[in-house]
Amino acid sequence: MTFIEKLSAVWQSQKTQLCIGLDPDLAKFPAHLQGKPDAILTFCKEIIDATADTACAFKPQIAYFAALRAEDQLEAICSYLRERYPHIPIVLDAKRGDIGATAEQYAREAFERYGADAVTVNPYMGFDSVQPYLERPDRGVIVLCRTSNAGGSDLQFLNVDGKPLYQHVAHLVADKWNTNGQCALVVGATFPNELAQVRALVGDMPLLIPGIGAQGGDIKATVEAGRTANGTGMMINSSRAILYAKADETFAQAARQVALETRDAINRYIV
Ligand SMILES: O=C(O)c1cc(=O)[nH]c(=O)n1[C@@H]1O[C@H](COP(=O)(O)O)[C@@H](O)[C@H]1O
Repeated sequence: MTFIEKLSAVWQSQKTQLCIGLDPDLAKFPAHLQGKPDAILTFCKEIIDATADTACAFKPQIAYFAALRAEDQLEAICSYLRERYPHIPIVLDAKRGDIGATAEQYAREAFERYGADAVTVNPYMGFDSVQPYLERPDRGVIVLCRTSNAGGSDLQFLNVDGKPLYQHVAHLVADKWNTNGQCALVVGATFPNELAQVRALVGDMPLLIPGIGAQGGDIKATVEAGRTANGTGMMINSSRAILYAKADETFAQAARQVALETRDAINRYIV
């Protein structure tokens, strides 16, 4: 099954377009996990088990693991997801971008070492920097388009030939890079107007939409702008608001509660 097939299947079977971000921050862990050698693995497994039926994807952010020399725990988490929840795609959030030869190594890291179904990539270096990921047609390539942060406007809003740069990225990916039908775009929930513009430009292409929860994006505005005609097309990501809903032994149940509420809030605006 390709990434896109897997995503479409889980949208239908679980009736959810919530993507749960795995951004493990030891400083926010409950006291009983502090100082434990495999704290990140234990924390993420409990979150996954508590929320899997609410998620259309899990998105581990690689920096949170690499900064703590915890790549082995990220590998174990990806293996756990593949074994226990093979119907839920793993999106490795790495935002890679480099010359082709180096990108090939990053592609191997994402798809072979971690076994991710999809990876986030930066389009700034152009086609040959993304080609190694595109050469695996069963895997998803999720390209940054209009990011959720304020500083994204510095470049993404630049007017180029009469339209903002992020719209050129949307066109480029939809019309040129997506020959295998494996691409998706990142558009922040914090920019619903731009989200609607991108949706209008790319048809039914899936969109990874971070920025609800801790970054304050509005769920109603996000869903109304981001959904496709058949009411799907979105992986709406929340990380911190779910992971750190509570910092005691009940953290996983608290995460489940927020995940359920977020999934239901998204579904409320799907028509
Ligand atoms: O590619 C991403 O996932 C991403 C793109 C973007 O424009 N903004 C953004 O916040 N992200 C990621 O989405 C997650 C958002 O986390 P929360 O703000 O805690 O929900 C983080 O892992 C970010 O690295």
